[in-house]
Amino acid sequence: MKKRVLYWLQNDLRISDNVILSELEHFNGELDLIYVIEPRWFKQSNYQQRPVGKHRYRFLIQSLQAFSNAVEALGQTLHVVTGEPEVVIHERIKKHGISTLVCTEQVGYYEQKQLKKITELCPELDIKTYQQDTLFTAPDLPFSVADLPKNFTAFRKKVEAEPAAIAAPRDAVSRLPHPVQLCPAQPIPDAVTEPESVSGGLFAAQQHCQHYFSSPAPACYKETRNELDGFSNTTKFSLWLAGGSISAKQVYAEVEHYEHINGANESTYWIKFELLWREYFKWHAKHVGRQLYRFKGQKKTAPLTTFNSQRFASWCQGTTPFPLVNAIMHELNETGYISNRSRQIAASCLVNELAVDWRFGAAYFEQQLIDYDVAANWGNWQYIAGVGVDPRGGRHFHINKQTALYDPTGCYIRKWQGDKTVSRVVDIYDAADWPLNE
Ligand SMILES: Cc1cc2nc3c(=O)[nH]c(=O)nc-3n(C[C@H](O)[C@H](O)[C@H](O)COP(=O)(O)OP(=O)(O)OC[C@H]3O[C@@H](n4cnc5c(N)ncnc54)[C@H](O)[C@@H]3O)c2cc1C
Repeated sequence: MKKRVLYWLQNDLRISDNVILSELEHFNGELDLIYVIEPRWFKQSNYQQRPVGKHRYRFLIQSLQAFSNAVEALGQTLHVVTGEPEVVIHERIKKHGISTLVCTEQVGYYEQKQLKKITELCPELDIKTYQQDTLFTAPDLPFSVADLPKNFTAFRKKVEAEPAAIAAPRDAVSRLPHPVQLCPAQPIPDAVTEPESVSGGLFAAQQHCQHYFSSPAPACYKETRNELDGFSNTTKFSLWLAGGSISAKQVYAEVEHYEHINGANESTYWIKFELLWREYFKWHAKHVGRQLYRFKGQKKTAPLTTFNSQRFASWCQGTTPFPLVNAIMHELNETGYISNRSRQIAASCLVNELAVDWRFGAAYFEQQLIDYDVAANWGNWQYIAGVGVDPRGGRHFHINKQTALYDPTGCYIRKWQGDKTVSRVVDIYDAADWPLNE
């Protein structure tokens, strides 16, 4: 029997710059490509939310369909199966004599735990993981992950001072090994299409990339990046980076290509700067493990916030006393995307004005965001809540000031009807119920 390899796809749904597919391109055995949809994604978590909401699910299904079409053209089949990954993979391995499992290395604590369980269940299995969701691999970094700098600026300065070459993105694979002839692929569920929304998948990602870098937008990114609204004010790559329809290395290389053709400026540098933020949060998540979800994060004391169902519900629904925050939450609920500035304002409001435990906000973003990324989401929430990697110990975005700066004419608030749902009451000073430790 030919050697059989199972590739467990996760946030790497692309055929170009996919190190695993490139390594398998000339493999002489058989290949089983699987993606696992987990039932727990649609059940309530500890924070009253579902890990995957409707916007991300739509985008994911589109990404799976696009990947499936791409590999089908190379004679392969993507199997999308439902279940607990460790159970599904264990069964498949046993039943079909698979000797090797390959997957992209995950930085999240619980995602790593799933792989550990597979290792325990299948001691004979050869497991290979690849770091391909980051710009660098661990050996490229000028320090060990255990010695990761404590804040972003120190990290950036170190990687910029001793620049490790970012590996050039790999070309799209042009062939793949034969599929393991196990069973026909289950059809991928249909995606609910929404007329005005962006589409998921590797083709849409490539199209967006071509469109963005053939426009003048990258040359003025730094001036526009803090706007609340407007598609080309920021790159929007997070939408496709999260599921891996495009890689960070590909985006980085596109910025450098743009600089080569059009000249570099502060704005083009700033896109790379933001990609370094993403990078930092990835390594940070790997470094801190479970602490990424801890109420007090990396700090010794817990914040003076708690859970209050009424305040939390008003934040989620966009019925707080703050029109700007309401508008932001309406946009999030309707589209699955809000700008970085909007995320900062909404997160700061939950923590500082409404005094609610930041983890409930992080879980709500996890459910609602199309571009949810474990490292960026929980890392940024900890940062704002003052329990993460912010050297200043938390951020308070004053809502009136933010409104005056970013929505001086009230256009954004009107567009998302933030002024129509204002509640007059917020009982923030209920000292009896705080603080609550972990
Ligand atoms: C509370 C909060 C939660 C967040 N949750 C997520 C999340 O779940 N997933 C996610 O990808 N980003 C998250 N971010 C970071 C940031 O808001 C988004 O990456 C950005 O808004 C995506 O839009 P863009 O691609 O147009 O970004 P651009 O401004 O065009 O930036 C380019 C790329 O740089 C990276 N980037 C930019 N800012 C950050 C940042 N602060 N942290 C990490 N990476 C960054 C992203 O990959 C982004 O695609 C969060 C920020 C906050 C404050």
